[in-house]
Amino acid sequence: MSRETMTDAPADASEKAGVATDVVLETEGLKKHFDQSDGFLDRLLNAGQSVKAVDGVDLELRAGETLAVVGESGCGKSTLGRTLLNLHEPTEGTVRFRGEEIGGLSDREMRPYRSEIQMVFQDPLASLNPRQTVGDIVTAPMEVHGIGDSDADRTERAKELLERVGLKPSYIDRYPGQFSGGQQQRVGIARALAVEPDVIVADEPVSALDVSVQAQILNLLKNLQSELGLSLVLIAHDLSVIRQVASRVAVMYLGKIVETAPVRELFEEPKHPYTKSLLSAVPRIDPSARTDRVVLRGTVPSPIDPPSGCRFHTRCPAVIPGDDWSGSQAAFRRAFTFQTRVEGGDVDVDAVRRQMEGAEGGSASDEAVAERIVETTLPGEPRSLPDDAAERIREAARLLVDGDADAADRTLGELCLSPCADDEPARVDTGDDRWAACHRVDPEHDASVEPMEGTGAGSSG
Ligand SMILES: Nc1ncnc2c1ncn2[C@@H]1O[C@H](COP(=O)(O)OP(=O)(O)OP(=O)(O)O)[C@@H](O)[C@H]1O
Repeated sequence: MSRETMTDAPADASEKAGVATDVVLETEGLKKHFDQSDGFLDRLLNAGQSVKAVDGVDLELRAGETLAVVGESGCGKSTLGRTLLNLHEPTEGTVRFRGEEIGGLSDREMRPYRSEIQMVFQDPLASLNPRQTVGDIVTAPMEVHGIGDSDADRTERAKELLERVGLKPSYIDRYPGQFSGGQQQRVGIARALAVEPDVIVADEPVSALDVSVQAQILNLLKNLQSELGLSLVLIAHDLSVIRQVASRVAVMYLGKIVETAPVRELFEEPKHPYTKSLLSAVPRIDPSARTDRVVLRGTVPSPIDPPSGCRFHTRCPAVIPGDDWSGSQAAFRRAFTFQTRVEGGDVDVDAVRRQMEGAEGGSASDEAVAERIVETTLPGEPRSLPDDAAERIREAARLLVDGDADAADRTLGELCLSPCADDEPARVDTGDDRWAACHRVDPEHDASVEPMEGTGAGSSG
C-alpha cells in the first residue's frame, strides 16, 4: 500500500479492488503442530504426541475483504493467525502472499513481507512497550522498514496515523499506561498501519475491551479497511463481533475449517451444525426469531488426540445414527455421548458417589450410584432409548461401579456406530461461494438421514 493510497483512498475498498477476487494471502494444507516433548527421552516416550493446533487449513484472503475466522477458545484460531504471518513456522503445507511462499522463511527473508502483513493483538497493553512513548512505538517500525525521510517526517506521519485511528496528535508523547484499553488498541492499530501494510491479521482485537468500546474499535477497523483498501483477517470467538464487519466467515473447529460463507448467508442460513450451535448463542434483537436454539455441550476435545472422522461428532447435536440404530436421532446422540465418555474414561464413579453421599447423607448403594451415573451421563431430557441400548448402558454403568472400565467399554461395544465417527467429511458446495464439511450436507448421506428433533439441524445441516 503506498502512502498515496492512504490519503487518497477510495470510499469503498471494493472500488479499489474491483470485484474482490484477487487472492492476497492463501494457505494450502496448512498444519501447525506443537511438539509436546522437551528432550530426547520425552520425544521417545511421547512419540507422535503433538498438539495439532492447525491441522490442514485451506484458506484464501481476497483483496479488500474482511475474512473473519471464528470458533471456540482452543480451536486454533490464534495459531492460524500467527502461522499466516510466519510467526510460527508451519509444520506442513504452504502460506503464500501474493503467490509467493512465505511459510518457513527466515527472519531476514521475511523482512520485506513484514511491512505487507501486520498483526493487531488481543491485549493491547501487553503488546505495547510501556517504556516507549506512543511516538516511538509508531515510528519504530517505520525506521526498520525505511519509511520516511527523517525523524521529523516519521513523527509527522505518526501524528497523522494517530488522527486516523481517532487519537489526538498531541498524544504522541504519552505512554501506553496513560490510555484506556480502547485507546491502547487504537495505538496498536496505528503501529500496525505505520508500515503501510496490505494485510492486517487482527487476533481478537476487541475481546479484552469493555463492550461499550468494542463497537468503536470494530467500526474503526471497518472504516480503515474500506478507506485504505486493506485486506483483513479478523479472528474472533464471539460471532456477534463480526457480523457488521466481516465480508466472509471461516468457521474453525479443532484445527480445521468446517464451513465458509459470505457473512450474511452464514448468519441467515448456517449449514454446519457447529456453525448453528455457535450462532444460537448469539443474542438476537428479536428473541422470537430464535426458533432453533442448539445447546453446545462440553468443551473442545484435546487437539493432541482429536476425534476420528468428523472432529465435531463427539459434540454434534446432528450426529448421524448408524443403520443398526432403531431409536430416534436424539436418543442416539445421548447414548453416543454416554459411550464416548465411557470409552474416554471420563466417568468419575467416586465423584458421583461422594456427591450423592454429601447431598443425601449415609452411604450410597452400588445400584444407586450406577443409576445416578446413567442419569447424569446421559445428557438432556429423559427420552426413551431402544430397550437393548438402555439395558447395555445400565450394565455398563454397573460395571463401572464395580471398577471394571474395560468390561464396561466392551459391553457398549458397537452400540453407537456413526458415519460421522468413521469418515472425514469432504467439502461440499452449499451455495454460491460457500462450502461446508459435514456428512449432513453431503447428498450421499442426506437422503437416508433422519432429521433432528427441534434443533433446525435437519436435512440442511
Ligand atoms: N506454543 C504452544 N505450544 C503448545 N501448544 C500450544 C501453543 N500455542 C497454542 N497451543 C495449543 O493449541 C491449541 C489451539 O490454541 P489457539 O490459541 O490457537 O486457539 P484459539 O482458538 O486461538 O483459542 P484462544 O482464543 O483461547 O486463544 C490449544 O490447545 C492450545 O493449548
